[in-house]
Amino acid sequence: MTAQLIDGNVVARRLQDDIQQQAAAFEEKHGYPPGLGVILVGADPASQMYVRMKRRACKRVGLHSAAIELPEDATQEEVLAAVQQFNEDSKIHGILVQLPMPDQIDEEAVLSAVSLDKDVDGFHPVNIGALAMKGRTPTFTPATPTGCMVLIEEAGIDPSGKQAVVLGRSNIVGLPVALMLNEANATVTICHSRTPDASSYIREADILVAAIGKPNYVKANWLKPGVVIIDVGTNKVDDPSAEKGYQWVGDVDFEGAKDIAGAITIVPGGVGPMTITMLLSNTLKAAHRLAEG
Ligand SMILES: Nc1nc(=O)c2c([nH]1)NC[C@@H]1CN(c3ccc(C(=O)N[C@@H](CCC(=O)O)C(=O)O)cc3)C=[N+]21
Ligand SMILES: [Mg+2]
Repeated sequence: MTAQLIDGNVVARRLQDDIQQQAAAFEEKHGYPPGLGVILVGADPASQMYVRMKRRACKRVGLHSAAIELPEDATQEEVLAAVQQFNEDSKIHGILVQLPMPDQIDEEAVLSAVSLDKDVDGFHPVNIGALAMKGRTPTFTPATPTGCMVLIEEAGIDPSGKQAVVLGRSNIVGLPVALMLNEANATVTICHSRTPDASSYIREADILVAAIGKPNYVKANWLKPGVVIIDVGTNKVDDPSAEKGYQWVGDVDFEGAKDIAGAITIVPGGVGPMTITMLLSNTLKAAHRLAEG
């Protein structure tokens, strides 16, 4: 074991303590707390759990939260009406549309309808566009990628001049984290399902962000000694010997990697708690912007 373990729970707790104090100061000054509006369409158990975790976190740090829950067969108009309701609600400063949404919903249209001032998920095309462009700064950046960047910083790593490899190109993690690493002056390679041999790129990586959702996909013998690994993968894997009958496994072979990497996040307890913390932080920021300009 040589790698520094990056514990997202510890970092998240510290940041949430700070958010709690700032939220209390905000409420003291304005007479109402920062508020998050969550829109959940359908009854997917994982999505329901994430929404519950986010609302519980709001409560813990003194943020108001409200939820609009719509049935699996909700129409586009109903989802847009929910967005509009939160857009117009002065007690709501941040809006989160839980993804994925059912197939009949046009996701881009819904995300584009979120007020730019309340886009705490950072998924509005204007915010993603500003993230991608030089000299433009998004108002909000997406929670999971921002959490990854904070953990890299916490590990004492400056991405500037480093080779960074991102596994995965999803709209919510892979693509934006690659843009953020680029912004931080890393040389960024994105590997995805059509990359013939991702291992050849991974071998050169000083920073590896894995977000493909394949348990233990990255093998220890692909790693450059000292690499900093941010493992976004949270894969539920059956394990009869575990108490619950399953365990959470990252995209990287943790047991092998911890003897080679310079630093590595733990799973669970790495990126997951940071995702929630960054959402809280963005909601606080949104409240300040809306209340104080
Ligand atoms: N609009 C939108 N914004 C999101 O931010 C968003 C989303 N949609 N859809 C789904 C994903 C997933 N997500 C997670 C949040 C916390 C943990 C988390 O805290 N996980 C714990 C483990 C949880 C457990 O114990 O079950 C951990 O990694 O330690 C994981 C995943 C946010 N998402
Ligand atoms: Mg930019």
